[in-house]
Amino acid sequence: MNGRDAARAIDALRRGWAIRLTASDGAIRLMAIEGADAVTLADFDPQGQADILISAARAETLKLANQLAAADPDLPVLIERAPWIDADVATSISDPVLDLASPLKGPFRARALPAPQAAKAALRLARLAGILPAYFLLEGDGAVEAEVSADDVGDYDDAIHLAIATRARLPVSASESAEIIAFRSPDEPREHVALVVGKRDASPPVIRIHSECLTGDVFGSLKCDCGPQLHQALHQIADAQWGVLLYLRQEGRGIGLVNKLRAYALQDQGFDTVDANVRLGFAIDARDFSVAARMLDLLGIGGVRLLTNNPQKVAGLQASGIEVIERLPIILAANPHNERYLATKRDRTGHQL
Ligand SMILES: Nc1nc2c(ncn2[C@@H]2O[C@H](COP(=O)(O)OP(=O)(O)OP(=O)(O)O)[C@@H](O)[C@H]2O)c(=O)[nH]1
Ligand SMILES: [Zn+2]
Repeated sequence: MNGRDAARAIDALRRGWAIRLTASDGAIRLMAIEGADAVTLADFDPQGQADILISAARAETLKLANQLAAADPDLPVLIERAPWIDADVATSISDPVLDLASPLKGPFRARALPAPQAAKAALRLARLAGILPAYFLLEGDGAVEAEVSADDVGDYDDAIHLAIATRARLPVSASESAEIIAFRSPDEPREHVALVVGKRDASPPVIRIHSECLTGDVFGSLKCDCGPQLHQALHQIADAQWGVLLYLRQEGRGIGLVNKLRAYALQDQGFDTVDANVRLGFAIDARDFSVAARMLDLLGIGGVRLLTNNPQKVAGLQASGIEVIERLPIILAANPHNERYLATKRDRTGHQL
């Protein structure tokens, strides 16, 4: 496994640079549509031949899916480049937030994917880079800034390289006796953190897995329940003998801050939290809880009492070898802004509220 190639490719995509993605079925050259302009596009694609790669969900919104009769609903869709599709049109093809402001022209024509496995990996790479899953795509040779294989993209956020970087005492308002432990992986710039609260003994600790939510954790957003859940969890852990809050840098259920805010813009247009993710071309929940299991492993914790309403967190931890001895609910009152969000979690993602 080579985390370096994936890290370089992610960095290149975020900067608007071209990459080559190779898979067993072929190689494609890609440039993110997000952030592309006439100049960068002409540089990547001087002949105006690059096609446009989008998610199946986006293709469906563009009424393209049935042109292909694809067997695999996760397979991206390739739009044939027409002369009138410039960088601006490509942006409106890829960003559903713009649909109301710039109704799409069309007609668009789908073409067969040159390297389906490489194209699939490209969508995963977009999520890891926190960009919209939409690319200009070229076949054949040409200059690129980074090269990565589909296998390396698949393995990228494996937690095996995660290690404890440092630890320090951190009294917090919920408990004066807390210790913060930072975790690092050589491939990933974001550091995960654990807050160990109380006095460790042989009893199974109360654990809360919290995914980063800048809007809720920092600004007190009323759209979700993250901020109050974070503080309540710390108090519930402090009331127990001991426990750990794992703070995972999985903003927006793993799609990144910018894409989460795009999902919020779609929610402003009436879509719920589930449909907004899907419309952007992402999974409903893109998180992988094996990183939490690895952190617990590094802390020498094998069995936990898990504070959550989300059955997927229980299943995710158990699948990664951590025993969930008990699930403890975390219950908070709704407010008028997050009522619908909480109802969607209950009705569409199986949260036990
Ligand atoms: N994509 C997206 N992410 C959101 C939205 N609202 C909140 N989030 C993210 O959802 C994550 C919060 O989920 P968690 O607090 O782990 O909660 P949960 O999966 O609902 O499960 P429990 O709270 O444990 O029951 C954070 O990463 C938030 O940034 C949204 O509308 N769209
Ligand atoms: Zn939140």
